[in-house]
Amino acid sequence: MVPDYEVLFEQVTRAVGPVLGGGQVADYIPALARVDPARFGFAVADLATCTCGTGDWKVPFSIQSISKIFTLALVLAVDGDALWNRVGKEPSGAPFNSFAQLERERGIPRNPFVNAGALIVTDRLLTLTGDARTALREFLRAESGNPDVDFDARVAESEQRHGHRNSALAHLLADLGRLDNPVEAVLEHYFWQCSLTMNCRDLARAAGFLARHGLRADHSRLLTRSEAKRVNAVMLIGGTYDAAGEFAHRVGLPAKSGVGGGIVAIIPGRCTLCAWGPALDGHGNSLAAVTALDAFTTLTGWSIF
Ligand SMILES: NC(=O)CC[C@H](N)C(=O)O
Repeated sequence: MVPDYEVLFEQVTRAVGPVLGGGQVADYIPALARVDPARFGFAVADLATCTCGTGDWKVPFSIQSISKIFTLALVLAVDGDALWNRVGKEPSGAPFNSFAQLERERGIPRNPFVNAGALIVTDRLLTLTGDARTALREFLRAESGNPDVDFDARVAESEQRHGHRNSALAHLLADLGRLDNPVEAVLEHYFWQCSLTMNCRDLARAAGFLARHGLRADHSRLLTRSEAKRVNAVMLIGGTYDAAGEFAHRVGLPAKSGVGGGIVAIIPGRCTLCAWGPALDGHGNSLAAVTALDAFTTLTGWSIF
């Protein structure tokens, strides 16, 4: 049964009220620190990309790590299971930009959503396409139906200037022989992919292939059913980093967060959701977006469990 979205959105927005203004906007990328922390948007896209939403759902924001589900899908579509030799599929239990684990485990990152894992995926996409960031942008334009999806040069350059930790991770990966392309090229494509700017509506639509078991917006096949299942499974165990257990407990959906404050969540066979609120909790997940998704699945009963 299709719920009354107007009523549902009102209830979700009410649930978010008490946490708006709490948390902290990411400031380790200076260009992100300027975003108004009280913003809130929420969108739902059904399998035919028919979308509705509430609040700031058409206000663009920096997608940051949400980009990692799309680069992963583009690489899996070509490499299939071979990718899993280079990157794991286990929860990290550590912050997204952690070092110690990567060194201990000889450069095989726990999963493709911690930064080291995402750098390996971007390295591979760069090899496959010659231009990872443009391949990603074109894919997102096609899937969202919005030809204006683009990079934010200010955010990319800001992260490039302050990205010492990511540079160090990339150098460690290179030292361990895990990258095929020069460190500088991998980092550049990674920073630009994170700087892509989209709104809740675009993101909910763009992730639709994961709810359609691998079928793109035009119904051509990107991933096999099994591959789509695998991306969703890895989102469940690692999409919200070291809070993935807490997130599964509260929301019960595969999801991917970004430090821009967005979270995309998948309800396989039914729809995709995107919630956005720029202020983050201590794990780097948006307080408002987690609260909104928690309210949504509680009110509808639409979790995967
Ligand atoms: N969790 C995130 O969104 C992190 C992405 C950010 N660009 C970084 O690499 O630090």
